[in-house]
Amino acid sequence: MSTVLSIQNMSVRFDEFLALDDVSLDVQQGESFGLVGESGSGKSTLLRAVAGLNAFESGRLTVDGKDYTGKRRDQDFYRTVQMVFQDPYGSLHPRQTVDRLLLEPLVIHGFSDVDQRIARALDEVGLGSGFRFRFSHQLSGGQRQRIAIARALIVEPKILLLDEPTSALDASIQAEVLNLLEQARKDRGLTFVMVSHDLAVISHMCDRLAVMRMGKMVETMPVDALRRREVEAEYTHQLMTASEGFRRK
Ligand SMILES: Nc1ncnc2c1ncn2[C@@H]1O[C@H](COP(=O)(O)OP(=O)(O)OP(=O)(O)O)[C@@H](O)[C@H]1O
Repeated sequence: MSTVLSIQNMSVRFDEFLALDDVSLDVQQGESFGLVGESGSGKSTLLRAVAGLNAFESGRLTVDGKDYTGKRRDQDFYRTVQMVFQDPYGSLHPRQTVDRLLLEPLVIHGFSDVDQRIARALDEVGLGSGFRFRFSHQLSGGQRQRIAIARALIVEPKILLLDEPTSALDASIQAEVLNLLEQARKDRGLTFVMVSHDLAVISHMCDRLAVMRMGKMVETMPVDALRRREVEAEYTHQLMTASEGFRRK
C-alpha cells in the first residue's frame, strides 16, 4: 500500500483560536479512514484544510505525491480529491438541473463523452436517466445526496472527503447512501476520509479511525480495536460509552 494523503503537523487558527493543533496523519491508497470526536473537536476543520476551504498556518499536506499550502489547490487536486458535504440542500444549486450539475465538473476537467458519463453516473448512484432533467429542488434529501456523490465520482477521483455525508438523512436512507458509498469504494478502489459523530457509522464504513478532541488527535486505531473496545485513551472510552448510552434509549 502507498500513502495517498499525508498530513504532517498541521495547525489551523481562526484569529486567536487554534482549531487544529499539530495534527499528523497518513492515509493509504484504498483505505477508509474515519474521524470521530465531540462537536467542535476539529474534524471538519481538518477535512476543510485538506480541501483548501480553510488555510492551514503550519504543517505539510501531500496529496498523491504533490505538496499543497494555504488554500491554493490546482486542477490536479480536484481530479484527485472530491468532497461530499453533510447538507445536500446547501451543496447543490437549487435552480440547476441534475444534467447541468453533473456536466459542470466534466467540462472543467475536459472530459469528452459527457452524455455516457452522466448516464453512467446516474446509474451508479441508483437514480437512472429519468432524473437527468429534474431540478435539484425537485429532489428529496436522499436523492440530492446521491447526486452530490455522483458529482464527486464523475471526475474519477482517488480520494473522497466525506463530512457527515448521511447525518442529515433519515435512518433508512442513511443506510442506503452508506451502502452506495461502500460499493463505489470497492468498485473504484477509492480512498475515503470520513467525518462522523456516529461511531457505528465509522465502525461499519472504516478500516482505521482517529479520535479528535480540542483540535488534537487523541489516538489512532484500527476499527477492529474499537469493536473489541481495545482503546487506550480515557476520552475514547467516554465517547464509546456516550454513544452506547444514546443507542440504548
Ligand atoms: N471559519 C471559522 N471561524 C472561526 N472559528 C471556526 C471556523 N470554523 C470552525 N471554527 C471553530 O473551530 C472549532 C472546530 O470546528 P469544527 O467544525 O472543525 O468541529 P467539528 O469537530 O467538525 O464539529 P461538528 O461535529 O459540530 O461539526 C470550533 O470551535 C468552531 O467553532
